[in-house]
Amino acid sequence: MANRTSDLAGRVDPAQSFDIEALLRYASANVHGFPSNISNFTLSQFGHGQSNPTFLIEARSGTFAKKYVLRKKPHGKLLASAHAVEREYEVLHALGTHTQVPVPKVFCLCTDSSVIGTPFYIMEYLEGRIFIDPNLPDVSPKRRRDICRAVSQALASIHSANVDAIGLGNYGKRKDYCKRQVERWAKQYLLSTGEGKSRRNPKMLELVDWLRQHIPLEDSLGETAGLVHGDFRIDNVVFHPTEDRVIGILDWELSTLGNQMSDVAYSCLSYFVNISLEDLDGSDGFERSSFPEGIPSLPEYLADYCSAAGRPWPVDQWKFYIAFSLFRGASIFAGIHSRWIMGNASGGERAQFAGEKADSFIKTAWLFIQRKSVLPLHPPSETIREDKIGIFGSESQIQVTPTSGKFVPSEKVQDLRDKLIKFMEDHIYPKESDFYKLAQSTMRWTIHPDEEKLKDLAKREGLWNLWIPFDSAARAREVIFGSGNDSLVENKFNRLLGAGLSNLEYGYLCEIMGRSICAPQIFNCGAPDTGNMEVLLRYGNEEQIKEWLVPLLEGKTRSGFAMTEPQVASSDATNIECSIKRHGDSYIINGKKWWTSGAMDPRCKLLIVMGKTDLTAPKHKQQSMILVDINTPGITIKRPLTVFGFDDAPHGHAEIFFENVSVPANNILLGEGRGFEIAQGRLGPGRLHHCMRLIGAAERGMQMMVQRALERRAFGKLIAEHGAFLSDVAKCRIELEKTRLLVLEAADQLDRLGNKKARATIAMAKVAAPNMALMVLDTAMQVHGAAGVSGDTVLAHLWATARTLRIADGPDEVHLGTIAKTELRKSRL
Ligand SMILES: Cc1cc2nc3c(=O)[nH]c(=O)nc-3n(C[C@H](O)[C@H](O)[C@H](O)COP(=O)(O)OP(=O)(O)OC[C@H]3O[C@@H](n4cnc5c(N)ncnc54)[C@H](O)[C@@H]3O)c2cc1C
Repeated sequence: MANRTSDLAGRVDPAQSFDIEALLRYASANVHGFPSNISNFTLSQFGHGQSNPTFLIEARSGTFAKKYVLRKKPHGKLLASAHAVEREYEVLHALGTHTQVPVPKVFCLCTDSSVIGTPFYIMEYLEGRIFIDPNLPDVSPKRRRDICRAVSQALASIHSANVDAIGLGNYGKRKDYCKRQVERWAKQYLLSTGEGKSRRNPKMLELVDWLRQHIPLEDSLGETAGLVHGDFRIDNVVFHPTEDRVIGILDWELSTLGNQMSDVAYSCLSYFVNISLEDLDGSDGFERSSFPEGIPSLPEYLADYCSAAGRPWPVDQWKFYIAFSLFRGASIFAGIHSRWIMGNASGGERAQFAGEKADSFIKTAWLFIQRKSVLPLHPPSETIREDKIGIFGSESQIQVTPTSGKFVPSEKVQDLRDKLIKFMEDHIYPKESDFYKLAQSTMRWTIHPDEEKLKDLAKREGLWNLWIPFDSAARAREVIFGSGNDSLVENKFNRLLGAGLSNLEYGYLCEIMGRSICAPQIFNCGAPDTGNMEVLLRYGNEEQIKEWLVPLLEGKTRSGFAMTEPQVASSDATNIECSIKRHGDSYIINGKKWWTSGAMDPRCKLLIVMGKTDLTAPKHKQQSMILVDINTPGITIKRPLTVFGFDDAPHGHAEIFFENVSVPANNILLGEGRGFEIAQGRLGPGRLHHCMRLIGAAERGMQMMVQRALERRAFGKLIAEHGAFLSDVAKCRIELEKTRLLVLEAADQLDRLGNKKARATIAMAKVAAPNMALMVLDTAMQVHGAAGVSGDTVLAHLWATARTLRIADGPDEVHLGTIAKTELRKSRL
């Protein structure tokens, strides 16, 4: 069973305590968003394997609480090169800013020892799981496989970092790393052993000679050089609380530039020896043959790493690297033993066995060296792995190379999905409470400055306008550049047209955005803008595209869709009364609309208004759509409406009156009487986007409910141990997976068959998704108790939004009618 990161923190060692007031002053001034007016503060210390003391900080201000991690040098006299927290900060900052390597975000570095006695830095607290035992007891075989693969991929991600591009080019010497390390640890061994210290083992000295003679050429050439973690093992990796993917790699104290194969071999040591002090068993130089089911064999683990890192199979040099890792381990253990003999060991009473441990490492190294063959000549062939079958289950399952299959995302989509997940974790979730606070304040109808910054960042990361289907993009391109035009403008426009995805492909990404209320607009993928942009992409003429669509694509303006009217049942759009009358070169609009989402947003510029142009035309030809500048005289925003008390500021849902609003005649879309036709085109993809986001909202609910159940106790046991919870969570998962399948199926049909033929399946998804999300979010709220219905978690807001979607974009009953009609039509054929 994994340890939760919070369970690893306990009482502060009095020898490592420091001035908390000074820390709070420093953090308030230097950590953006650090709670002010702290009402409650707790400090605990992580106990697991920390040579640099590491603390969990919890600061509460009213109901607003934040957690951070502080890591500092130990007190006392230190070796100049040891405990370099400054270097840890440097590497974490570079990786967190410029790469996808999962690391905690760092907030500040303090090199001034007068603040709390030693230099320190503050970083993000990662709520997650740490597996201390590499055998992964109490984990299912399937998940063991996923977890080990995630570990090998995390290591590969470190090794893929381009150190020159991210400012770490001078972080260490690249060449002769192993050569220098052999000398360093040999010297260390001599210093730690001998009279009055740990017993000196002559076999170790022979091992040093052997290593000196077998250093691979690639070490001196720097061919395998790059960023080295230095202590990469499973217990320095934080996993997501419920999903088997890595969210953070910790303990960078020994990181440097050098030969990365040393990291790889070190991460494989648990195949040969037990690296903890508890177990003294040596090995016969062969990797263990009996693994718990699901743990990959060493060649499988290594093959996963090589494939993820793009490395050749290291069959020729493997003997050296494993022997070297065992040698380094032996020298470290001899040092621990020697310090124990001299009375200043850090490993407690267990340190008395460290000398024997060192000897067992030396023995294993020699037995390994004497083996004829240490690796198969080629990596094990790619077996069909059960986790390659699809999108379902843990995130890590879909990080592998996709094979064929209807719902297996392509590599391109998978890359975007990974990027998106990281963006959400780094930038969206941490900002949610700030956005929420502003939306509750008297400044609620203004935009948080960070929203625009995040939009710029999303653009730079290629996570912009991903919703645009490639066929709509092609149509807009054709309208503007069909006759050949300025290529500079064309390039600029092309960059705004998304990533060329299908609706199905977007489904895998939109789901991720749906996990947070505030995420979609950061990626310019929020409703109603996507539906309105889709209208302009598909039906706009050249002038309309240039004037209205381009600023929307750029994210400079926002828009509203004004169809629903208070006085008529608007689920039946033929009831709509708003009049749009031609008057010379203009149209004059009169009517009342409500629930125009987005119209309260200060950036809202465009309204697409649906009304009637000809009351004498056939029932479905009376309606038209027209583009209206929201600042046109005669438009009055009456009030923002609320959904269960949420006004969804700053975007809002407005009631709007139109009184003799005069609009240029060429603002009409597609022509008079074409409103229904456009509505069909608009609502298909837009409806599905809602469904995709609801899958994400439900996933967030699942994740939160499980997390809560695993940390809260009632009647003597964790909520997760109560049978009622187990049954509820399982039922939620079943509903969620069923619905996801349906939504993806609908998106696939939309791509292959078009809007009309996919209509019934889209209707099914539109009924299923909100109802499923409501069930899951309701269960999540129940598990959270009173907190679940409060504003302290996102659950209530997600639930309220999901509830509106049983009505908005067509009530359930209307969609059920569509499905039923299709069924009946089939049987009549
Ligand atoms: C949060 C939110 C955002 C919205 N955003 C927008 C927006 O941006 N632009 C916009 O124009 N509108 C928007 N709407 C309005 C929404 O689209 C309408 O509310 C919806 O179409 C239903 O219309 P209505 O409210 O007039 O309900 P009515 O048409 O009066 O229907 C009421 C109820 O009658 C029943 N009913 C209706 N038809 C049938 C049937 N065929 N069979 C059986 N029972 C039936 C259903 O139970 C239905 O819920 C939004 C609504 C909400 C809540």
